[in-house]
Amino acid sequence: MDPQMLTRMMAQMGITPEELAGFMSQFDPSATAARDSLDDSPYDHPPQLSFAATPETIKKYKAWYERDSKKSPTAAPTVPPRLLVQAQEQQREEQEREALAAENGISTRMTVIGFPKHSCKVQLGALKPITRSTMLVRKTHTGSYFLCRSIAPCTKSISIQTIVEDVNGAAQVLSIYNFPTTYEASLAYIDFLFPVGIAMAILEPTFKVVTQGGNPHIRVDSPTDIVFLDPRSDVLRDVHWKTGSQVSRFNAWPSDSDHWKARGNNYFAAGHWLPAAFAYSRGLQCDPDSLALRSNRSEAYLRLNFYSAASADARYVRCAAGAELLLRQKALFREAKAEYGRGRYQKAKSLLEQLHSSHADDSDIVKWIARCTQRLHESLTGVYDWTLLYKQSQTDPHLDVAEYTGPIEVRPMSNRGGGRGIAATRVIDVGELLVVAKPLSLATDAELQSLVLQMTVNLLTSKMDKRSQSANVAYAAQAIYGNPDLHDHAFHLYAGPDYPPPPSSFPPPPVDEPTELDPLKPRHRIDLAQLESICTHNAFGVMPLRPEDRRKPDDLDKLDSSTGLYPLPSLFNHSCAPNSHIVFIGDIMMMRASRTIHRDEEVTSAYMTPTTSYFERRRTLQEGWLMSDICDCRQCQYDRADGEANLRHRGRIAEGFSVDLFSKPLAKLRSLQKKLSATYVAARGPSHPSPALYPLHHAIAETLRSSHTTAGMKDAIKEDMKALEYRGWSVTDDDIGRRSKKARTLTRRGEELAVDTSFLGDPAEPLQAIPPMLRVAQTYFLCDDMMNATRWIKTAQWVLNTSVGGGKELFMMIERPLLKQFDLLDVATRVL
Ligand SMILES: C[S@@+](CC[C@H](N)C(=O)[O-])C[C@H]1O[C@@H](n2cnc3c(N)ncnc32)[C@H](O)[C@@H]1O
Repeated sequence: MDPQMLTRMMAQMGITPEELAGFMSQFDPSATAARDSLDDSPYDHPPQLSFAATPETIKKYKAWYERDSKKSPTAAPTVPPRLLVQAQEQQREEQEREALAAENGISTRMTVIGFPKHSCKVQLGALKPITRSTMLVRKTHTGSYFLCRSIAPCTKSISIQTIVEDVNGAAQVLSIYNFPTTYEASLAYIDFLFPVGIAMAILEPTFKVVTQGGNPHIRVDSPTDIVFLDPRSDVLRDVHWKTGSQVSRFNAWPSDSDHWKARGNNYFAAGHWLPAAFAYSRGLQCDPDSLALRSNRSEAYLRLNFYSAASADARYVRCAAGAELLLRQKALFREAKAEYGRGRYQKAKSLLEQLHSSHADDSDIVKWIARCTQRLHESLTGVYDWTLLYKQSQTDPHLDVAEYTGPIEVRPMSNRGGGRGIAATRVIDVGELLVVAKPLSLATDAELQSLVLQMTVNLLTSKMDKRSQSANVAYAAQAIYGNPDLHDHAFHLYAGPDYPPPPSSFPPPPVDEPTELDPLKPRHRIDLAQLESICTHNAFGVMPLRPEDRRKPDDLDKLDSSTGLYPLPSLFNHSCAPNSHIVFIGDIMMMRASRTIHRDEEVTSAYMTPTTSYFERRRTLQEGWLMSDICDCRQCQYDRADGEANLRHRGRIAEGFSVDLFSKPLAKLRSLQKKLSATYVAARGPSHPSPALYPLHHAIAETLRSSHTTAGMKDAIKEDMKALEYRGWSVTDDDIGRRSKKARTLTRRGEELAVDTSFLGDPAEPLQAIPPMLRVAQTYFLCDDMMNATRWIKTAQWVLNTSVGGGKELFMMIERPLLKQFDLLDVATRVL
């Protein structure tokens, strides 16, 4: 641009000659070179959000990071503060307008995770101050903290963005990621936490080039890397801000605790729990002995599920000398609830009993005691009311249960990445409960904004993460932030090959004492890069039990799903022929044995649908989880024994028929079936299924059934049974003509069922067998064979009961739509 014109423009914008000189200095050749080196960008605008374009987009981002990592740190061009502030204010206004018109459109976001990022491991006191002029872009300034205060309102995309100035008045964009409670927060809410004028120390800041191009940012990934400074704090004592002691539009910080208490109470009343905790903490900076502030903060923490922090505050008040009786009792109740939230039901119960002794008529306390008793019973016995929990999960997925660990333990396993696995401590029966686990963090799609389309490039897996996967990292950071005693439950999980191996034992020793939290200066550290890697290697796609859903396992690959971190279940290693399976009810994960497991045998789980082809499984495992060459499970060994040529041929045939299988004539189906069978060379029994054959036999059965003749129906039944056998079930029914070879099996109640009940045929997804089993029942029913129809209904119910529990009631609830569709509702009600 013509410098004279620039001068005129700047004058119109009220930019001083000094600022202008600073700005113009960037146009000398060396500064231009620096800017050029910052302007490279892989970013498409609008962001490229189609899954089809994913590999291309990921390649671009990877290449950009690679290029950028080879460049040297460089000085950042200075930009006049007013320019940055104006641009920020403009963006803020735009975002406010967009928020008002949100219903008109879907907003898109793009972010990247899995690149190296730094989180500070020491406290503020161990660091030296640094200013912007001495910071370099592409550098993490270890040993230093950046003292700054915000001079503009925040904007929000995936991160919170604001403009800060340092003590010399140099302005800078600051991006804050993963700050608790802000993932989906409104701008007005974020203003409560980061008001204009707030002073902060950013610990060991990283000055980063941004993928979108433009001005570099100081990027904060870990919420524990921000210390919020009180104007009277020691750090600010000798600091003279060049632009004056106050930022304009900034209300002075009052120094009386009553003001902060009232402000905290206002936030609390509006449901803004973290701003309330911030306000109470500011009040505590004015009056560290205030029990009322601590008591209120404890309640705010309870609402945030910051149980450790809530318990520490409540206990402080309960034990404080001179605390009034009423306040002590309030604190006792809060401490009990917080201990309940921490899963320490015995401690919670004894605190509640203390309270009960002076409040015998308080029904609320009695209810809480009963809840503790129930949780203790669950954790000791593994007995749960699954039907009730299922019903509750239909309205609120967050279920109130205790965790349970069955006859298993974590043991060192040197042949597994991470060096550990799960082993049986005794013989375990099919269907026995192994684990009931609650999530440390869970991001459900239903709770995320529906009008945001977000894609996250995960450089660890070279895949796009779903929105719930990226939200789950932020939620895990939030859970650990508010519950420092959960830190090791997450950080002792396997973090991938770039991190030191985790400890050989799990879970970490329990932390009995709760940890106090000052949200203005948290003392514990959260390493965000490691947490991202931990979530990448351990988080589960969560698909709660629902009648429609469980028949669509592919839904997990779509955007609309949930992601959670479940610590103990993360210790199970993968097998494509696992001996356990997972079922989610609401946010609860249960794992049960899919067959008899011997003492000391490894207990495995399938990380993905094992019925997919060998190559598909191998690709998924290598990209996403195992990151090793091959899976050593039996299913893969059998597949490999068939030979590469057969596997490829099988894949081609299966690909060809996946689309319109049901419209093919019978002769074509039979010929396909012959060709496909020929690709299975290695001898396979029921425990080594040939899943590719399942859909073919199923299609043949449907075609035969459509003849509506008795002979056709009978043949259809045989094909259905073969289909089930190819999925891994051992059918003991007469009609498959093998009765003599197989012993009929009886349930514990002495009922004769149609499959071998010593194992679940689909070991990873046993419930997938229920629709074909009920289809067989329906066909028998249509042939007036009530005895066999009944046997197959009972078999389907046995599958659900063994895989999930809940008996007849849960079966009737879950299977009602299907039973109705097959006209079996009355029969099932009668015979079960
Ligand atoms: C969720 S963790 C499982 C627990 C892990 N072994 C540990 O010590 O914490 C997943 C990682 O375990 C390893 N793993 C899981 N199944 C495996 C298998 N079948 N063979 C080898 N490594 C496996 C892989 O390194 C994988 O990334």
